[in-house]
Parts: sequence; C-alpha cells; structure tokens
Amino acid sequence: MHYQFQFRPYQRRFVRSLTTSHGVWETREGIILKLTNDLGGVGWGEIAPISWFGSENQEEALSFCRQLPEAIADETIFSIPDELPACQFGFESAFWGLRAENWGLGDKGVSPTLSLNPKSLTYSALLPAGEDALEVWRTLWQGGYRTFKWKIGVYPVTEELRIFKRLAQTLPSLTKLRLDANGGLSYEEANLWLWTCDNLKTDSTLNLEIEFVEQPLSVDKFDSMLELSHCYHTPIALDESVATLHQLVACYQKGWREIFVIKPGIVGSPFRLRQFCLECEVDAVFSSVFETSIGRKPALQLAVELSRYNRAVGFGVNHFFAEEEEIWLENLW
Ligand SMILES: O=C(O)CCC(=O)C1=CC=C[C@@H](O)[C@@H]1C(=O)O
Ligand SMILES: [Mg+2]
Repeated sequence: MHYQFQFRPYQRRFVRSLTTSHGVWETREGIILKLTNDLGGVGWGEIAPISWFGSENQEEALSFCRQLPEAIADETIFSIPDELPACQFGFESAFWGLRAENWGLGDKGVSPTLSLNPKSLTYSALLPAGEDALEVWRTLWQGGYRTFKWKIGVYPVTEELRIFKRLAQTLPSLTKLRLDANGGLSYEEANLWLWTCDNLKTDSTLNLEIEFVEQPLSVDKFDSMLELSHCYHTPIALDESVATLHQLVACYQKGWREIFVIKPGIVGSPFRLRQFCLECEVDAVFSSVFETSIGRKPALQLAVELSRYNRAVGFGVNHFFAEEEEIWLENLW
C-alpha cells in the first residue's frame, strides 16, 4: 500500500519556560505529518523529539522527512531506523490512525487498540521548580488534579528540601507528589532526598504520599539507582534511562523492576512498545513530551491499554502554550 506523504515543521513557545536540571526549555519544536491513502483516508502523526533525552533532534527528523518521496509504502514506515525514535512514533501512529479509523486493522497484526477511552485515566500536573510550586499547586488542585510532579535538582538541595517541607505541610491530604530530578542529583543528595521521603511517612501530621522519585541520578549511574531502589521504601522511577525502546529493554534485562516512565513520543515504535509492555508487565507511568493533540491521542491510547496500578499519566495540560491548539493546528495546515 502507498500513501501520499506531507509534513509541516512547527515551533511553539512555552508560556512559562520549563526549568529542569537539563536547563531552560523555551520552545517546543516538532513536525506534523499526514498520510493519505488512495481512497482519501487520512492518518495524522506527530514527531516531537527531545534530543537531550536521547531521541533524534529536530534537524535530523526534518532531514529524514525531506529525503522521503511524496508517496511512501508501508515498508518505509516500518523500517525507520532506531536512531529516529520520534520519527518511528510519528509515522507509525499515522499508519495505525489511518487503518484503525477508516480501514480496519492493519495487515501487520493487531493495531494498538485505538478505541480505548482516555477518559478512564487520571492525570498528573507539573509544578514549576523552586518556590513557585507553593503557589501554582492550588489552582491545579481546584482544577481537579490530585497528583503533582515537582522538578528538583534545579536549586541547592538545602533550599529545595526547605521548600519541600513547606509543600508537604501545605498540600491537602491524599495528594500524591512525584519528585523529578532529571538526573541532576549527586549520590549523596539522592540518598538525602530518599531518606527524607521515607521519613515523611513517619510524620503522622502529614498525609502526603511521595509516589516516586524520578531519575535521581544520571543515565550512566544505573547500578547506583538499582542499589538505591533496594535501600528505601520510596520508589524510584527511571525516565531518561529508559527514554528509547532499546534503553527500556536494556534496563529491564539488567533487573529494573520498579517504575518505568515511558514517553511514547520519543520511545520509538508504538507497536514494539506495546509488545514489550504486554510481555514484561512493567509498572509504567506514561509521560508527555509536550506534544499536540495529534501526538497525545495515540500516546494516551497506549497509556489506557498498558498502564497498570492506575498510576496518573503525566499529561496534565497546564496550559503550556498560549494559542488555542485546535485553531493553531488548522492554521498550520
Ligand atoms: O511526566 C510528566 O509529568 C510531564 C512531562 C515531563 O515532566 C517532562 C516532559 C519532557 C521533558 C522533561 O522535562 C519532563 C520529564 O523529565 O519528565
Ligand atoms: Mg522526567
């Protein structure tokens, strides 16, 4: 089968730049792609790279799109190299979207079940690093969020621990808080954070659950994180360490059995991701790459099907972008 292929690069400036231990992220760049079959059926996909997580970068994704012919075959979609995981996700999502919505299941076996209802999910909202978290959470709580993720490893650890204690005393009971260090802590700081989280449980005046500490150490410190996961009650989630399917499989094979943060937008083939999750039954938390609704829809379909233990998905829409998304997408095309 052949499809007419079109693509449009985009840039979207964050309303509030995202500060993590990786640095300050001002603008989300990506590519929207469209496949049209010879009966007029259309499939949309999105390529939303995060190169500092290990995916290709925008330029590499654009170069890949530019070298493709106007008409592409199934084989092209399913032979995109593993060095281009965001492209794998974008093209394959468009393929499944085309087949599942208009033309039945693909001839490549069962497509990811696109009919599942994302409304069955609960969502986690992102809190900004530092003191701002003490203000921002309230509006999000009023918006219905009960799980929050706060960026740490950005300011000095003593300052963040001070803010953390105030946050723990302020957040309503039954709130779940995730801490995401983006690999920015030292081994000593990681121990201090995990020890502090464990000891929070012993404070009967607080009824806050620290759901997990995400990527406390850098990707090259897997063995230390595996050791830490056996030393504290507070769970550890790997994110940057499992950013691509290859890394996900490698960490599982090296014995990781705690939480895996999965960003479908940069992990690679949704078909292969689905096979891995169904086979290995990993404890997955699905996470956004700040994509548009075009990338978010297939990502959430995977989350509905593959999430276990009812963990909230990291797709809380904190109004990261100014423009109204649907209008912006229509103007793009
Ligand atoms: O997972 C979430 O709760 C929201 C998404 C999120 O936190 C991230 C998305 C993309 C890049 C990162 O800065 C960040 C993360 O580290 O998980
Ligand atoms: Mg993370």
